[in-house]
Amino acid sequence: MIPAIRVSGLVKTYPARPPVEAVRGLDLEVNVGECFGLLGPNGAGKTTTLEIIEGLLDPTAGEVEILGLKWGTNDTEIRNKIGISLQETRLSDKLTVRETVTLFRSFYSVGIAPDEAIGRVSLEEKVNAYVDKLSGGQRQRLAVATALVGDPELLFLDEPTTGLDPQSRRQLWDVIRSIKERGRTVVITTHYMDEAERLCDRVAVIDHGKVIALGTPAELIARVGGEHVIDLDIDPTSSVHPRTAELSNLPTVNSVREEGDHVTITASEPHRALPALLDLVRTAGVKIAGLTTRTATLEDVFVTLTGRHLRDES
Ligand SMILES: Nc1ncnc2c1ncn2[C@@H]1O[C@H](COP(=O)(O)OP(=O)(O)OP(=O)(O)O)[C@@H](O)[C@H]1O
Repeated sequence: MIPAIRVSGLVKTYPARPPVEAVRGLDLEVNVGECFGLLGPNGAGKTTTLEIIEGLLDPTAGEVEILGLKWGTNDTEIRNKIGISLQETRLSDKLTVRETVTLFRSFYSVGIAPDEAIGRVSLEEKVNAYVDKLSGGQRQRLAVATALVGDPELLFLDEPTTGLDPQSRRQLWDVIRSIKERGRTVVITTHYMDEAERLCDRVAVIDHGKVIALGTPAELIARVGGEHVIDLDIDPTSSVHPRTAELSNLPTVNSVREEGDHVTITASEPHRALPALLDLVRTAGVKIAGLTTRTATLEDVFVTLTGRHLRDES
């Protein structure tokens, strides 16, 4: 079966002084019908990669195939098969919701009725509202409707929920799930890990213009050692800190990471690791301010792989 997207050896260097190597040899394959997430911190190269795949930007080097087609050879065919919702899709404040979607419908030779696209993002009540009267979440759903109206086989959503309140985010997740249920392929960029875990069948973690991990969220979490995390907060007044080597030797512990007074421990069997940890802390006389356990997340995957947090704004 032809993949929805095949990217190989992708490189993008922006001319600047010094030149910016935004994408440095990126390989990727997205299957038809999956929701695929591109994850990474700010500046990792997600938008650049997406814009090259979407045909909005030329690569410096590398190959891109969309549903077996190539930019430069099959442009019209590709455009009729894809829908794009940019990071900040600019919509005219002077148009209503229906007028906006009708305008976008005119760009495609095939597609669905504007009101149907509006219904799919649950904006029926706002069909006659002007764009400048919509909330942030409603605007984002309208942006998705403009991408859906061409009935795309492949939908690109660049950070669709950034800046939205939790309720608007959940509404958009429902929209994305319903698109996937129709058998369409969705590619989404996000730096919200919970979003990727809930929505995506597979994710590629991107850092410094390269894929550093690829798989289902569960596979990636399992790969970095254990599905459980113990967060240990040491009281700042404690004169004793537990030694990393001792923590690493506790039963079923896979990794230990210290950041000041905070220690993050991954363990495959917390019911065995925890009693031993508490014994160690008591014997050593370490004062603790907090101890919690949780399931590992994609954020932990990123931190383990890079030593940095995804939401660092640097
Ligand atoms: N037109 C441009 N000229 C020069 N450098 C650019 C240009 N566009 C992006 N960059 C740089 O390329 C790198 C990758 O940017 P890109 O927008 O692809 O990252 P991103 O992962 O999408 O980040 P974000 O999550 O902040 O959108 C960054 O260092 C950015 O500053």
